[in-house]
Amino acid sequence: MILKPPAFGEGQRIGLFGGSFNPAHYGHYMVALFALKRLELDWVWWLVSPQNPLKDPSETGEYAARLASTRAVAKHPRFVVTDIEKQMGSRTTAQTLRGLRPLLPRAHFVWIMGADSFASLHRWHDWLEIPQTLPLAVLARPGFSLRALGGPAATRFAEAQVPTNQAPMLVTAKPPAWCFIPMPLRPESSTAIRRRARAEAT
Ligand SMILES: Nc1ncnc2c1ncn2[C@@H]1O[C@H](COP(=O)(O)OP(=O)(O)OP(=O)(O)O)[C@@H](O)[C@H]1O
Ligand SMILES: O=C(O)c1ccc[n+]([C@@H]2O[C@H](COP(=O)([O-])O)[C@@H](O)[C@H]2O)c1
Repeated sequence: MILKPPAFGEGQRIGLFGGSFNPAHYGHYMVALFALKRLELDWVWWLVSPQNPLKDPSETGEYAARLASTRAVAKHPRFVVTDIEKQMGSRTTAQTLRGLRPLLPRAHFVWIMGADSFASLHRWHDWLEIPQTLPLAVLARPGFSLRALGGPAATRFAEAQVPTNQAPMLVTAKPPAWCFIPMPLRPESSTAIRRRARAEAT
């Protein structure tokens, strides 16, 4: 199978924003926008994940619907929504990054995640491989930022923390490197949206 990644120019600065997006919401939009601005990126690629391996498939929903929801939310000239993980048949982020390895030297990539994701990074498959492969940008999320900053990943990679005021150099930093990016906190959550939808349907 021929992999079709989004088009990009050599040396460009690209944020990879992985998510289940079941559904995508305005919190996701603001995370991507803040990452775009604070990290001085050229593009944010929204990677719609086929299945978060830590989530039950019943929480994940149909892929086509999540892709459509992500496309509806990610409306910005610098955002690209991609099904590249589905094309690769990837089950974990480490596997995705292995699949993207031929692209990595051609541009500057950074992984974008909310503080809740960084707080649980130590539970991801082959998790140590991820910060060793590319820099990580950790965006504030209500209730999770302190936990992320004191969590196992932050502790394991304490020496690799880039100060927030140096965020624009994160994407060209040699991994491991990670940076906490404060932003106006967004209360949206896909779980809450799904719960509301279920309640309204009954
Ligand atoms: N409100 C938010 N503030 C900051 N980061 C967020 C927010 N919502 C989601 N994210 C981040 O966006 C990425 C994709 O998240 P995801 O699609 O799981 O949304 P979610 O709202 O956390 O969904 P769920 O409740 O189903 O877990 C993750 O890195 C997550 O940390
Ligand atoms: O690789 C893993 O083990 C792993 C575990 C949890 C989450 N992830 C990835 O983290 C991103 C956010 O997931 P989610 O479900 O919180 O939106 C998405 O790209 C997932 O594939 C990856």
